Amino acid sequence: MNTDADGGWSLVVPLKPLAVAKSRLAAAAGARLRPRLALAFAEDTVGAALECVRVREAVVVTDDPAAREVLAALGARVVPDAPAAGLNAALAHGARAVRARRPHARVAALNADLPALRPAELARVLDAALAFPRAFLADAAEIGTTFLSAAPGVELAPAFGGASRRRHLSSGAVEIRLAGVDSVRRDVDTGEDLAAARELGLGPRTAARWLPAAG
Ligand SMILES: Nc1nc2c(ncn2[C@@H]2O[C@H](COP(=O)(O)OP(=O)(O)OP(=O)(O)O)[C@@H](O)[C@H]2O)c(=O)[nH]1
Ligand SMILES: C=C(OP(=O)(O)O)C(=O)O
Repeated sequence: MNTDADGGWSLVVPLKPLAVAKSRLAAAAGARLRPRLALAFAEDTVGAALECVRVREAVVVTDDPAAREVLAALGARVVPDAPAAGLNAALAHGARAVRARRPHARVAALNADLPALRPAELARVLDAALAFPRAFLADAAEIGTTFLSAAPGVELAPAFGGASRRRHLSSGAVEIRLAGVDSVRRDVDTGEDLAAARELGLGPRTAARWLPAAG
């Protein structure tokens, strides 16, 4: 029996060092708040992911010492960004770290900037992904990607960054088209994105840092 795959999904969550993360938020958040918000986004993303009934583990790939401590306390397994060669290398490294322990795991990459993430919506996306060797979810702007999955025995082959929706489509991954999963698609890069996430309902750590500031 394939117990690795039957036990639920292993998520790989990449996170840049906080001092350089979410640079496009600087205008809206200011220099002091920006790294704190980047961590709050990651905490809310990982916290909601670990509450999702379909998720067995979250492996965070980061070299940030503060994020490592906080996210490990939430229950994530944190591995260093050993390749230090950008987002896709970090994701491939995380997927290898999962399968070194669980060779038949279902693996999915999930961005760390989804502060409105709802566990039940993530469960619907994961259930939809079960039907395909590789599947992905476009971001709210329909240009990028927030989620990419690989079935047991299939390489993740991540191609994130910028206009990654088109890249993931041409790589053969199947696009998941589902209504009512806005929280999984709502990545936050800018102040406008943060306002849109606030409309959906921010997670508790982001709300604690942003709502007082936003009034
Ligand atoms: N481990 C790791 N994570 C990364 C790297 N580059 C981006 N990420 C993460 O990948 C996800 C998507 O990246 P972006 O939305 O571009 O986030 P960002 O790079 O912090 O934002 P900008 O500085 O505004 O480009 C976020 O969770 C980032 O923290 C990297 O080189 N290593
Ligand atoms: C990482 C991505 O995009 P962005 O840098 O725009 O968040 C992506 O959508 O693949």
